Amino acid sequence: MNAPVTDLVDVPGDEPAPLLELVDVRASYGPIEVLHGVNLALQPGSVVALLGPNGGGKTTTLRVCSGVLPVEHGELRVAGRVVNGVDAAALARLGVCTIPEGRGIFPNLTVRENLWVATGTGVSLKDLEAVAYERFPILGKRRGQLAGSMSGGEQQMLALSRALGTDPTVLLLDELSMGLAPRIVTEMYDIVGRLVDDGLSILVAEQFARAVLPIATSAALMLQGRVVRVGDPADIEHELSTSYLGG
Ligand SMILES: Nc1ncnc2c1ncn2[C@@H]1O[C@H](COP(=O)(O)OP(=O)(O)OP(=O)(O)O)[C@@H](O)[C@H]1O
Repeated sequence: MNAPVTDLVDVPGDEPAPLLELVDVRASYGPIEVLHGVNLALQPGSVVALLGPNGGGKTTTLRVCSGVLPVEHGELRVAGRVVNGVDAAALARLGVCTIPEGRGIFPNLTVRENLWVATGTGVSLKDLEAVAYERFPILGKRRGQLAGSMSGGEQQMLALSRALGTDPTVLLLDELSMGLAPRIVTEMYDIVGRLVDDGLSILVAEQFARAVLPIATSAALMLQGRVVRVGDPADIEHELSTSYLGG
């Protein structure tokens, strides 16, 4: 059963709490455990790049953070409160917003209708559209167009707009580069990097480490369901390419 938000537990301590934190988190798909005690923290105003080879558990970690997959052991914390068992919609209301792998947009709905989907979090369509079209004028021009008929970059803009319209404090981003040309990936990460100036903190899972390096504050290397190292993005990328990807 999902825990009501009113039952959340504050974790005592003098230090300011990270905005998002996983403490010794284990999670499974059915009987198979795939996260074996993940520790990770997202500090305010930072961009943490979650790097690692296929199947390491990056997407699963983001799914736990967004409330889609339950924590079986350990703690998921948002701003110092334990949020184990809180569902995805309630986490979104606490400011945790997700753009899943594949962007999560509905290709057979128009741009406007895709934005409408986010009104479930309590924001009006008018406000969602205002924020989206101001940030990405091209979406305003395409408001009546089916999302599936837009370019990959435009679809990613739509996914970002839908997430940002709810005024999140934490953005979870999975494989932004998927299906995009390298130039568009650079442009999109440029946009994402600037979101930190708007007060967002970002956890981004990315297989193409090089794409996210320029905007990352720190990087976490994930292997076989564990975060095995956290540090400077360039160091982690170097370790990843020499030790795990064979050069
Ligand atoms: N829906 C699922 N059901 C069962 N096992 C799954 C499911 N999704 C992922 N897994 C398994 O969980 C492990 C971690 O996968 P995950 O997708 O989190 O890794 P990843 O680091 O994001 O990799 P990729 O970059 O390939 O998406 C893998 O062994 C994968 O096979």
